[in-house]
Amino acid sequence: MVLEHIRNFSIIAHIDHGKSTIADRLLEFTGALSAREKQDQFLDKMDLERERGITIKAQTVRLNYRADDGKDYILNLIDTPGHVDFTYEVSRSLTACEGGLLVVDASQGVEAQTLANVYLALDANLEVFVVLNKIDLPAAEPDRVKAEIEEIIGLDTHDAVLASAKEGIGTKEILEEIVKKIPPPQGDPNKPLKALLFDSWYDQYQGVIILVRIVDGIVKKGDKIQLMSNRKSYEVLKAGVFSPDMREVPALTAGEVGFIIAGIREVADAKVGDTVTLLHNPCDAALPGYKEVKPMVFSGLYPIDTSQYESLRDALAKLKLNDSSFSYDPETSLALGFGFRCGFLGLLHMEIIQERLEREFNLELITTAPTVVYRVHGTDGNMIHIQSANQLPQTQEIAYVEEPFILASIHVPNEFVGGILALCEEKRGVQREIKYLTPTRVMVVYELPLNEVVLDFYDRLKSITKGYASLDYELLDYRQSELVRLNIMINGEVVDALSLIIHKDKAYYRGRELVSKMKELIPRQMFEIAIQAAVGTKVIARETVKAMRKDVLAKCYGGDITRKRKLLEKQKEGKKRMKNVGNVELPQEAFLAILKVEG
Ligand SMILES: Nc1nc2c(ncn2[C@@H]2O[C@H](COP(=O)(O)OP(=O)(O)OP(=O)(O)O)[C@@H](O)[C@H]2O)c(=O)[nH]1
Repeated sequence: MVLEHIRNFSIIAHIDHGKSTIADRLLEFTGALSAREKQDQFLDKMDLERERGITIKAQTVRLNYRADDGKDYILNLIDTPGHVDFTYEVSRSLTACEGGLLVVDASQGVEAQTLANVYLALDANLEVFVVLNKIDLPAAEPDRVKAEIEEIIGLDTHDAVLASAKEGIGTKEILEEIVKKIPPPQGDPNKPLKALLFDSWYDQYQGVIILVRIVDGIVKKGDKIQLMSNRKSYEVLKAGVFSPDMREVPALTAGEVGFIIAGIREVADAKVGDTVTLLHNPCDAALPGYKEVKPMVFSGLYPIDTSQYESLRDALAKLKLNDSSFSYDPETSLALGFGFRCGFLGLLHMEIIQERLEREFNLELITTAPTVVYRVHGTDGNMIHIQSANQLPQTQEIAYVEEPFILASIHVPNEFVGGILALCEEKRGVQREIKYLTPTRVMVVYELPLNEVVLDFYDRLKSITKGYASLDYELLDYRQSELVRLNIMINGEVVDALSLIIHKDKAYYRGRELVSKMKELIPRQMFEIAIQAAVGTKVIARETVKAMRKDVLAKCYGGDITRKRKLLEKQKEGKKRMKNVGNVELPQEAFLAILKVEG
């Protein structure tokens, strides 16, 4: 296929603006998906994704389209993940394209992520054109949203496509625009192979599958390829395209997009952003922009039932196979026993992994409060990274501690600005900018410590703005802060899994809130329970749970054994999410209480 007839493009959209539905329509229209095969939202493969309506794993598909000019085109749709945690993956997928469709919900307008992603696309020199989706909705205001896009992003919208993916309106117009507006790829098939690896995943039957955009050269079955970041080499077993099912092709040539299977064992070896070349005829330099993504948010995962430890380890290993940005290391807690300290790209990533462990692997877990990575500078001049309060050295050994800051852009309707400012100030934010994008929509930009954001920022943001806020963030830098370790003690014993690293000014307030919350959550037991919060050795708050004799069988008069058994069963159920700390039983909610306390 001559390059003139290839188009590589992505769909850029804010969550829920209709990216997957539009992709489905394009597949359907071009016959890649027959009506019988049609399954809603083909591109969102995993069940969990479908249920939550978000795209996690990038997926790409080749469409054949005969345009109005009578020529046949190959359109490669490169799907990008849609969430704030996966920005790097989005940026790599975008560099595999020459153009993008900016899909904006005509009833909603521009959101934080629309902006973030469109800037990524413009940075990657993509040709971007606008599609206004959901014009079937009575609340759709295409003219207002067009004006908004022109004003905020500066994109020309006079010939924006008006579409309703739901009703199949505008699909052909979108395909024509792709052909007309997006330039064909460039590249030299005669040069040594240079390909961008923009996605990889583990397939149970075929091993690691990588998606590549061939920049120069050709790759085919039998070739010896090399990954330039780690110098590992492999033989190509299959090269092909998704149309939408996997189909082998004789070769992938400069300008094309497709998959390679080459006996790569772990996704950790096939990192997004890497350059693929030929072992014996390598290209002169790797493609720019490769970076290692590192987990930013950490949390401890412990099986409630200690006999599930091995199963948890196996499950984590399985998930890791498919997710090189996720990490786990064994960890022991005095309170919770054996578990793992897991690292995630962000909060959503964390939620997804936890949910999959519980749902797909039937594990019952206790999750500790998420933390970030701190830099601790010792009095001896050394610096260490820590991800949990328990790794914090003794106070006298610490010179100072630094914490990560993010730059957060929040888009809200103007009536919520006051609430957002109060929230950001409370979270130790530093205001950068408040900008009226339109008379009713405002962009609030704050520098915020990530440790405040991982606690309950999203929930608070949502409740303050009734769900109308959108958030995007990037890591800014590390800053010195007055951070202390806040301990919770139950009957004098420190519950290590509940320790927090927190700003000095907040320790007192949070300590008090925590113990009173925990008092509500810890059921009365046979003896008195003291709950204390302490900074170092100094106790700053205390509550007591009074003793109670709890005898479930007391309710049974007579000797009805089945009734008795039922009650005992019920009590066992109730114990499910309990963990013993010393001789005190703590419910899972007590561990989560840390997340729920405001301030
Ligand atoms: N009324 C109406 N609803 C639509 C239209 N297009 C999509 N939707 C609905 O909007 C919701 C979100 O659509 P998706 O296609 O899943 O959105 P998305 O942008 O892919 O979402 P992510 O995968 O989270 O990025 C779904 O409930 C769709 O059915 C449309 O043209 N009109």
